[in-house]
Amino acid sequence: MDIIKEKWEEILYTVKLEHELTDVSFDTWLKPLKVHSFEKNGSANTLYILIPAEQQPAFGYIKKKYALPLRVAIAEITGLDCSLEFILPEEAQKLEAKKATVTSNLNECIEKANLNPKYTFDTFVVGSNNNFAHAASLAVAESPGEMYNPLFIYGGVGLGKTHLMHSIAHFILERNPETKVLYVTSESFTNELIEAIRNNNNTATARFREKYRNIDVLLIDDIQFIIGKESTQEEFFHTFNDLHSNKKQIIISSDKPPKEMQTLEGRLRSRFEWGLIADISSPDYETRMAILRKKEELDGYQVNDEVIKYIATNIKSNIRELEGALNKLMACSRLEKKEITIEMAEQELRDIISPDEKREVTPELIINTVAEHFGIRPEDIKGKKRNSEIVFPRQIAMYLCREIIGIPLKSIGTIMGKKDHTTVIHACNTIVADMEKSESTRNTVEIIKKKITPN
Ligand SMILES: Nc1ncnc2c1ncn2[C@@H]1O[C@H](COP(=O)(O)OP(=O)(O)OP(=O)(O)O)[C@@H](O)[C@H]1O
Repeated sequence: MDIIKEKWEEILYTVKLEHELTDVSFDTWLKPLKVHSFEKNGSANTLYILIPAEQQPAFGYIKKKYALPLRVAIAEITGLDCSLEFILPEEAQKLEAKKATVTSNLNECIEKANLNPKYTFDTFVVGSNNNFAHAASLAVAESPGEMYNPLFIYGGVGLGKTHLMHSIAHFILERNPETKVLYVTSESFTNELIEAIRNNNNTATARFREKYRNIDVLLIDDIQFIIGKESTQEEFFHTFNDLHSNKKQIIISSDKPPKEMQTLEGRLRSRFEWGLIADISSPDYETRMAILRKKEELDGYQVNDEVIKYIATNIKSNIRELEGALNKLMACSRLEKKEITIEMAEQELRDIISPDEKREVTPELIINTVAEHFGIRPEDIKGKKRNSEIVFPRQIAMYLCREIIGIPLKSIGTIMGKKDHTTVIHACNTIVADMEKSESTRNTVEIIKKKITPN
């Protein structure tokens, strides 16, 4: 729509030239026409063109004579093929009233579904770190319940999982506001369940089930938090089965892939692997720049290149922090009524960006981060248990101690609960070999590394 509006004069002049209209015909018939609105319905586009009231008697003539030339010129200039509808001011008013009702209904649905209005595909920047997850999300949005069910999106903190999930939901609701969509964090799901159980009556539990099993699209965020909560896992298992068997779409996000949710109930883990698993990793420099530029555009600001590059160079692993830095500068510039400069950026962002001051990475930090990632206890990593849920994280912790801090094998062995140095060599070799074969192991190690050394 914007491009047609922008190029409208050029479109009209093209028709004039191609059809050799005289100035008087052009001024009488074409020049008064205005772009009113644009409607997209699936792949069909309709452009509404407003004919002023004084042209009403010539309505039929204009439509017959200029509809096709205009359509051709629009396609030539903008590349958009759209059918044209000519309308008079009275119809325009009705159309606006109808659109206002549709928008207000849609806003109601967005609120009911618990969505952030800003998290749409339009505001999501696609880069090499998220293009697969983006494509998978779009495919699910276009055919919910058909292609990939569930869609499981995983990645580190603040990398856009929630934004993508909400984008799917917006897309579905815009196409069909009747769809029953619900976004919920696994924490709210758990709290609602606890509340229903606490009320200790069948009605509350039945209401809970009725709510969650009567949905067309369920989006559940940060599923890792249901690990270890038995009743929640049990309830979610039944909700999942119910929705899935009725071909309702389920979209799940997590900070790690199902395979690594070792302490999650096996039957749930295997269900999460039924559909499509897509990861989001940390954005590269170009994507970080594009995200900052997009944010600046959305907020109507113009920040100089030096400042944008400074932020993009120094904040690497978390998009929430990247945005937060820019927000801080914008707020500061508004309050102090000053332009954003590199000096202001260095001063205001000194708590977030401290290039010379790196967090000290210790074996304890590595052990704690690995344990937290796998939902196990740090003592397990240092302990003697030999089950795979513990051995794999332990091997990763040993590998990272070697890789990040480079401490001697013997010391790693001691820190990891008095293990022999050959055990450490074996662990490091196993992880290196595993990373070569398995993308999932590579991603896991990468995510944990990013948690340990965020910048
Ligand atoms: N590709 C992107 N384009 C534009 N904005 C993005 C992108 N990725 C993330 N963001 C923005 O970064 C912020 C954090 O994203 P989001 O909340 O979706 O992350 P998350 O992965 O769900 O984080 P968490 O693990 O904490 O739940 C949001 O404001 C979001 O709009």
